[in-house]
Amino acid sequence: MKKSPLPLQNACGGSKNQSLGKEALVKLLRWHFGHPEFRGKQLDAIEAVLSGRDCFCLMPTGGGKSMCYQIPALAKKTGIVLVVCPLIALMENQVMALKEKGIAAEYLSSTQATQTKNKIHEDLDSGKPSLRLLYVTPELIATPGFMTKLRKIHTRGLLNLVAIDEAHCISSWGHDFRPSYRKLSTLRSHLPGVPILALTATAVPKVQKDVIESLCLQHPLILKSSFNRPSIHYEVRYKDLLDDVYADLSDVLKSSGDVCAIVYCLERTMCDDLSAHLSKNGISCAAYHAGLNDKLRSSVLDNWISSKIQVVVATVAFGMGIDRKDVRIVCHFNIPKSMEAFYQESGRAGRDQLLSRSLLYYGIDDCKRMKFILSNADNKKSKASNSQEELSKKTLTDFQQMVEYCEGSGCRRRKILETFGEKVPASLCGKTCDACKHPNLVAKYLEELANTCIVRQKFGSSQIFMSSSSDTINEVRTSEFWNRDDEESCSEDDISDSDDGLAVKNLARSKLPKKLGISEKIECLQRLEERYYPDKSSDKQINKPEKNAISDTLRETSKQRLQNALKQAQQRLGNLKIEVEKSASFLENECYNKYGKTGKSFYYSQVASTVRWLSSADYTGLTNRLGTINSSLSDDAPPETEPPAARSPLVEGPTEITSSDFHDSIRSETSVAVSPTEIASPSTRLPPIPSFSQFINTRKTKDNRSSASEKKSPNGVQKNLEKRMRLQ
Ligand SMILES: Nc1ncnc2c1ncn2[C@@H]1O[C@H](COP(=O)(O)OP(=O)(O)OP(=O)(O)O)[C@@H](O)[C@H]1O
Ligand SMILES: [Mg+2]
Repeated sequence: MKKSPLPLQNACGGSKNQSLGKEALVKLLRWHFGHPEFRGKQLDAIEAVLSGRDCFCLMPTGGGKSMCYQIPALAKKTGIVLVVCPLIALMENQVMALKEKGIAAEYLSSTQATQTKNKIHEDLDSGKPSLRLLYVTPELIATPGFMTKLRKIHTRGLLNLVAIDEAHCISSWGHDFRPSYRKLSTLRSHLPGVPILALTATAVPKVQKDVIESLCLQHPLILKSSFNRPSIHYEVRYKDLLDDVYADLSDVLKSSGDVCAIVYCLERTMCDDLSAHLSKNGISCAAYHAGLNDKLRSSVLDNWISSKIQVVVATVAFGMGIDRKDVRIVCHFNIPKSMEAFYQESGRAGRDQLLSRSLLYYGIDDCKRMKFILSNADNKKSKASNSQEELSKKTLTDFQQMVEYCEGSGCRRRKILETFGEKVPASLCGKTCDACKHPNLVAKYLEELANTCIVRQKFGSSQIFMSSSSDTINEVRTSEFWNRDDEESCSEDDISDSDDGLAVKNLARSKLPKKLGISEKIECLQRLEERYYPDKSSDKQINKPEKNAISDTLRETSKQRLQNALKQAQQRLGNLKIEVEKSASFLENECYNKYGKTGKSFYYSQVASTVRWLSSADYTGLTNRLGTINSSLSDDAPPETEPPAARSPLVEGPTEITSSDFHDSIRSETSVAVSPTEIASPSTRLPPIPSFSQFINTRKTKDNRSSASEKKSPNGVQKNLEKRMRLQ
């Protein structure tokens, strides 16, 4: 261990129980960690536990909670601090960082070599351990063998403190509930007199109460820092009012300079799709999600941490333990499941306390989808003491708060803080959220959004969440997107794998869990859909087409959009000779024939991707696609030098639907100028919208057909089709 600046024995006054004074503690902080002063409530927490008092410490993400147990470990002359941590990778990271500073720290987990573990145990059994901090999983604590060892250490007076990091995991009301944390409730009775420090960034009052009660904290000092993150500016943009959300995000990232950013998406396919789009726009980025292999994930993470890439487009797999301080933008491309999740994720911005930005893209369809997912999320939480019904209600109430954050016109910062029970004056924000900075504009957007919703409700394609709160909650809840493995099936000193842990697992190069294959996921979704519409009858299905009619007017509007995009493409490519009207009709017809039959959402999506494709397609791409209907075009040779914009073509034309098209079905196109009356009088008879199962089965058939024809196709076009059709 690095030699302490303090003659510890003297500083402690030779007595084990006497605590260091403030000055001595600051010295330790400066010497070991190089920080000039304690932050916020750190010193209070440290002093409390050093005096033997229990402490509940609530500090925001990046607030510096670790210091609250690391300094006490250094302040005592002998003995250890036991730190309970939910993820092996988190322990590995902290231990690595402490060792680099010359501090004697170790962790015990199933991933370590037996030799290493034996050495640690020998040290613990020695009666005078050299270790200062020992990190363990909650599962290990629960094993009788390890508890016996802890009791022995305690009897010898060598257990100075038990710190429970991420203590909210103990509560089934928290967003990261882990059944194994419940087992920590025995600590108090097994280790009487040892102070317990519970640390969390989750400020929900119910969680606080649960943590304090479950850990049997006795008259704990409760320290709560404000959850306000003044350096983060908050903003919501409305997908349904934007022409092209991808382009909008591209612009945001480009105009911010080469800054470090995280873009959160709900699904893996969306990450891939968006990342590819941003890359094509010259943004240094990569996708990160549990569907990628270990090696790829590790390299994405390494590249991002070392600033080789600036933007990570990720699912929530990119979470707990990510400690890059200079993240300037955290964007939620889809609405998160709760304010808690939003706060944690957006809180990854500005850990260096410098100005940063939280941008959320809110879309009505995203909202519907999330609600569906949450209503069907898994029922593991029912294993806890709270009833399933109560939890289900809570899940939807939590989501409702998130919707209100987006759909409300009041100060966003205030809304976040109020969610966590903080009452703050209106002036606190100081125009650091869009609602305070541009109240009229936000009000206008919300009005437009409401109008769009009315139109779409008439359409039958959408429904704003707030107006549909009476929906029933299904009995079985399963989520595809942040499923957690059953911890109770874990080996005793192992931890469960979770998406949240993936990123840090990669940091530490740990083994990753095996996730469900796509086919299992599809089956699962199909089953869920059946549960979601338990009373669906064929009659109901027959009624659907009317609602989803694609009128001539709508088709005309789409043609117009395509014409405009074609004209722009023409200009971009140096007056390319195409018959704009004819080409637009051709493209629109393609969209209609392929997807019109499956409903408006797919049709919208298809038109949208065609417009996107046109905005970056190159000469060859356009020729291939439109050559047959533009004889002048196919006869022409491509211009000798293409303008720069055409040099990075989209490889694939929007010939087939991708899963992201399916999921993110209505992007910018929902705001097309179609009046409700026009929509209500469809002139085209349409077949029913397929259920998810039908859609998947259709896709499977198409997939088969496509791969069969690919074998015959020498030009590779089918390969692209197949690629775009993949669901994962
Ligand atoms: N007193 C301090 N002065 C300056 N920097 C500090 C201080 N205390 C901690 N830090 C730094 O703040 C960063 C965040 O600390 P830490 O990881 O402990 O936060 P946390 O509250 O545990 O966050 P999370 O909720 O994400 O786990 C670290 O880089 C740490 O070095
Ligand atoms: Mg922490």
